[in-house]
Amino acid sequence: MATRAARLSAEPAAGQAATVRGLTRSFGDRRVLGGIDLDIARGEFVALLGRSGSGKSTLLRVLAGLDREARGEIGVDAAVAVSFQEPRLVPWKRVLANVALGLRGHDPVGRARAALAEVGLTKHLNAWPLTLSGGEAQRVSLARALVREPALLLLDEPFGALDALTRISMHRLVLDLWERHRPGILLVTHDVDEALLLADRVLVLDEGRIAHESAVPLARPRHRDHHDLVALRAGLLRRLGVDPEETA
Ligand SMILES: Nc1ncnc2c1ncn2[C@@H]1O[C@H](COP(=O)(O)OP(=O)(O)OP(=O)(O)O)[C@@H](O)[C@H]1O
Repeated sequence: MATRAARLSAEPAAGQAATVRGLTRSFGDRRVLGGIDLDIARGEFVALLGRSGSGKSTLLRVLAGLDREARGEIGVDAAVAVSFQEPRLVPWKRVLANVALGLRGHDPVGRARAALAEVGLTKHLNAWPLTLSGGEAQRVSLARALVREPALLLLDEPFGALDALTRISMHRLVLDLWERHRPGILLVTHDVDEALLLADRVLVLDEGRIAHESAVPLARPRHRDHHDLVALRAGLLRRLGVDPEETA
């Protein structure tokens, strides 16, 4: 099959934040992504699960435009923002300056301040990044992504390093921000429950392909012991090669 060069600047299909067809990515002889087809609609929340090394971060980096070596048809809205597991703040700039960094257009500092208020960090505008807790730093990272008003927000394990209680409050915050701004979201996570509590659709990446997809047609906020979620969880865990009984 002929593969076309990536067209990262291509527009996604109408109504979509991202449209990907036949995306492949190899490192040397090793093909990590072997023909990904993926649509993320505007305003849709999609979670991506997969075993360690299955290529989740690679896919996310391609969508973010950070990896230009992939092949296939890749249409991503120009307004794309990313937040990683480690917040990647500039240590010698205060919180407000971190969020305003590189912003163009009208009143960057005012917009940065408003984004920080949305994530509940008004008190920390002048703090240095290294003085923040993990959860606070992750909120700054989210504010920095949001202030760009992305049509597509890419989240790479953003809560993976946080303690359980902070993670729960971050879930609430992300849902709140998503409902207010309605970007398309692709959330990479190892946590099946996180995927089921947040996403409209959960994808499983395996052997370089989207091997499975579960729709989660439940209103939010969701409860992890809801019987539909229990059944979906068991199915997803099996897809990931885990015995659901072991994690009960
Ligand atoms: N720059 C690179 N050079 C060579 N190999 C790479 C590179 N980036 C990723 N890989 C390989 O591609 C595979 C997929 O990596 P990736 O980080 O996308 O997996 P992942 O699903 O995000 O894993 P994890 O859940 O552990 O974060 C891994 O085997 C990794 O070693």
